[in-house]
Amino acid sequence: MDERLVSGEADIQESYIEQTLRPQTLSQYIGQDKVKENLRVFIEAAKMRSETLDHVLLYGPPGLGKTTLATIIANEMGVNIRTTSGPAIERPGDLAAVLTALEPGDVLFIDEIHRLHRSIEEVLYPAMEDFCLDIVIGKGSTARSVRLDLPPFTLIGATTRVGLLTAPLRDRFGVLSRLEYYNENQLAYIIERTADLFGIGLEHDAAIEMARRSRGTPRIANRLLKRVRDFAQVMGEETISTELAVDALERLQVDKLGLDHIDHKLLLGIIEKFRGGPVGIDTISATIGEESHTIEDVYEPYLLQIGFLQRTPRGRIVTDLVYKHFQMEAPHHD
Ligand SMILES: Nc1ncnc2c1ncn2[C@@H]1O[C@H](COP(=O)(O)OP(=O)(O)OP(=O)(O)O)[C@@H](O)[C@H]1O
Ligand SMILES: [Mg+2]
Repeated sequence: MDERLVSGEADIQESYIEQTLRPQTLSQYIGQDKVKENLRVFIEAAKMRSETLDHVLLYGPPGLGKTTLATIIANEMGVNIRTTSGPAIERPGDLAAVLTALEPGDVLFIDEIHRLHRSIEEVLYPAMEDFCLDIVIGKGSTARSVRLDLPPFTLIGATTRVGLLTAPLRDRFGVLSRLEYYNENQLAYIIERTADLFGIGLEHDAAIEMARRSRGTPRIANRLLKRVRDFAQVMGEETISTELAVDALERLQVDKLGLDHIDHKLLLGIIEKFRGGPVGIDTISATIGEESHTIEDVYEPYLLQIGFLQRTPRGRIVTDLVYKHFQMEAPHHD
């Protein structure tokens, strides 16, 4: 799954390169207009009152720009950002250490916040609500609770699985922003911007071809550009022409909608073995040899988004669009 070219998730080397590609301000951040407009107002208002920004929860599929947006919010507020993640905080004391090290106004960014342990979450509640920390000193009958004041701060949480957040945690965020998939023009723009940063020429139609195959996801867009650039480099071309891009993308085996062999296996599996469905997720999982939560989290969201799959109470069904895409005849249902 990790080597998958069209996966929204980042690999380790990629995270490093991505730092250099991240836009720094809200106006450089393409798309997500509704989210941006709201944030602009909230940031402006907080600054006018010389207060911290309300806690923000950013959620949506991998690679849509949650981490990027968190950095931008801190930038626009003119404050520092401290970054950690749900899995990195193992004990309540770890979180207490992070919280007490904050400077007034700082942004604390907790990535994968749905993976925070329940006992650690409870430390967050008073911290988010009243900027304080309840710590227990001593043991047994001599134990007593002490309240420690924290500097005012903004918590930004990011998650790909908002449904896994507990209600008390979710309710403590003042701003809940859901990031959406990007459209073709926005992705083409992001690709052109990255090409500029790479110092390589790019025909507009080449950018569009890559954008179409990026599954609505900037991370994939940048990744496709990097791969296509490799082809250009080897061929001694300084500019990526449309022809070169199309040729390279074909060799990379990403089809015109950004679907790869795993998507094909999944969709064709449902068609061939289950006459198009409905079929339960666990059955699909057993048939194609991928774990059901991976199917749900990684493969399926985009297929649902483009209307290739539908979720019904009786399981998944493929739609007529899929038959069309594979140039197959759709069965007649009665
Ligand atoms: N709106 C945008 N404009 C320009 N580039 C973007 C935008 N959103 C994301 N990117 C680029 O896409 C890449 C991935 O973005 P980012 O790491 O913020 O995604 P993420 O949502 O945090 O992903 P994950 O869920 O894996 O943590 C970055 O290199 C970033 O520069
Ligand atoms: Mg991230």
